[in-house]
Amino acid sequence: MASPAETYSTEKVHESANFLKSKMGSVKPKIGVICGSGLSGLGELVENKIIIKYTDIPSFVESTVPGHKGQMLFGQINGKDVVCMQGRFHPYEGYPAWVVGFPLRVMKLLGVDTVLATNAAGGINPDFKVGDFMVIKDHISFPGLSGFNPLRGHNDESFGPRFPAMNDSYDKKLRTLFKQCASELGLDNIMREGVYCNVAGPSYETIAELRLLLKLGGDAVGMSTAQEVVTARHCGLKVVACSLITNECILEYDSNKTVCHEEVLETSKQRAQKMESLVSKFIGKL
Ligand SMILES: O=P(O)(O)O[C@@H]1C[C@H](O)[C@@H](CO)O1
Ligand SMILES: Nc1nc2[nH]cnc2c(=O)[nH]1
Repeated sequence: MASPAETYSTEKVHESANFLKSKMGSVKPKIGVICGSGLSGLGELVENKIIIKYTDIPSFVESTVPGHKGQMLFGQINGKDVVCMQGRFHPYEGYPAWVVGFPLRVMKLLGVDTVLATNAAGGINPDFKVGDFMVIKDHISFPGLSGFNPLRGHNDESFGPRFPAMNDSYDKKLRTLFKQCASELGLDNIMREGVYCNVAGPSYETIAELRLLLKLGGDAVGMSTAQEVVTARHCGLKVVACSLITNECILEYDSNKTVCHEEVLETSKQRAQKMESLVSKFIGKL
């Protein structure tokens, strides 16, 4: 098993990238895909797959969450060379923020210029329904605001500046293209756009916390993506991200409903095919 490096080092990110370059054959990925909880099926879209387990990649850590396979795929989706992370790292697994963002720098070194991140999220916006897709317009990262930022510590200038802007994190043209693809597939009725609240997890939210997120302008809540996006934007990657609303957030004290990871995985399973069609169409148009 690869063990997490103590601190970020430029040598380690180059070592990981060089290892992957030696394995990826003639694939020249410009597109990186990250599969969210229960969305590993997106990896099934990859043709002529080369599969590399995270545990075999230098400086990569283990993916410990059910629904995250823990392997990197190289191949083609809809005719385009891609690298696909079948599973991601989350801060609640005990990993420092820079470890969570590390694969994005590796992708940059592999030649990726656009990242498509997916995730499973709870719907805070009362108009959202379980099974909706939400293209992410912006995020509020509570871990990031409180110091758990993947760029904390030594700044590696070879990737980006000390103080990168984040106001344009979720690329407007790519969001438009993503929504257009959804329209072409007849998915307008389930396609939303909104603000993703990133929390640390692993416990789900209390009612008071969810009411706070709603007041702050959040539409969905989850435990990932923001650290990846900040790392990606720092090194100049374009980002598009989509949440699958896997569960309703409980905002009322008299509700007898609750949330669990099994429900999250079940909704992902039910929507997998639609998400796969959408991702495939979108990648074909990049
Ligand atoms: O990796 P994502 O953000 O898709 O996974 C979400 C957040 C937690 O890991 C898990 C909670 O059910 O699903
Ligand atoms: N924090 C959080 N993460 C999720 N991932 C999927 N659903 C949820 C949720 O309701 N809350």
